[in-house]
Amino acid sequence: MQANTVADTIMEVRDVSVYYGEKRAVTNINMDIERHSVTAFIGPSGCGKSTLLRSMNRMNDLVPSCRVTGSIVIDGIDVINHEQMNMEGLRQVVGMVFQRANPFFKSIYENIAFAPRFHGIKGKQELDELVERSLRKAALWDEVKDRLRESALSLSGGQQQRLCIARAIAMEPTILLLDEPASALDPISTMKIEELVLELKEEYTIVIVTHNLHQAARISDKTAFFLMGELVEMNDTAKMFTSPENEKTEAYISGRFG
Ligand SMILES: Nc1ncnc2c1ncn2[C@@H]1O[C@H](COP(=O)(O)OP(=O)(O)OP(=O)(O)O)[C@@H](O)[C@H]1O
Repeated sequence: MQANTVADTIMEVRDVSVYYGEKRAVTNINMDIERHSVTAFIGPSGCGKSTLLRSMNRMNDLVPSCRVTGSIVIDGIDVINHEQMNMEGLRQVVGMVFQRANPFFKSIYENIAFAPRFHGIKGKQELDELVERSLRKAALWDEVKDRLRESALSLSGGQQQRLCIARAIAMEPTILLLDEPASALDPISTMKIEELVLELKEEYTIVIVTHNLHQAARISDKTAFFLMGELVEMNDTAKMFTSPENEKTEAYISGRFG
């Protein structure tokens, strides 16, 4: 049994604290993320969910005052303390999609093909196949297959967000970090993103920040509840939303604060 548990853990977060200058935003987090699972981060605004998420592919490095201590081991590599971390490679393996869809000012096709071409995939047929495969996986192909040369900005907000997911998928990541990907979307687009997340976990490991507790309950296997930079409880989602172990979790999910 023990061997199985170890094999199924894709990411080990150990004693992770994150500082912005002198201020500590995330305190001493420990958690394991299971392969092919969806883990939801919940908690009130400012409790450090996005900060921890961004540590997982070192996006925090872009903030000069930010410092991360502890370790995050992904498939055996400590991405925080690795001396010569290839950031591009890391962000390829650990893809990220943000709250606001941010497609390139390019065609739908180019949004997907641009980075793979830059990384050496030059053949038209190979790129065409990659674009189709990525758009299919992001459940967008049928909606855009006849307009691939149109601007990505001509898509709706929900379609743009699925395009951003397709763009991340095209890099063949193993982990997808989703930072409130549906918070700016209407209910139908939100539902499509949720359905997509459930499909994608067959192939990828997903960590999602969400303010929507119903969404966390619908789509995640594990839920982590944060409060003021600390991880209060991480548990199976079904247990978390029916009989949480910590009274603060119970208060939060029953709407008594936050
Ligand atoms: N670039 C930054 N510079 C300085 N402080 C920051 C920066 N980004 C976040 N913080 C601070 O770190 C703390 C955690 O913020 P973070 O965005 O991680 O929380 P969150 O739980 O994701 O919030 P929300 O749900 O509102 O997105 C907050 O106090 C925030 O003000």
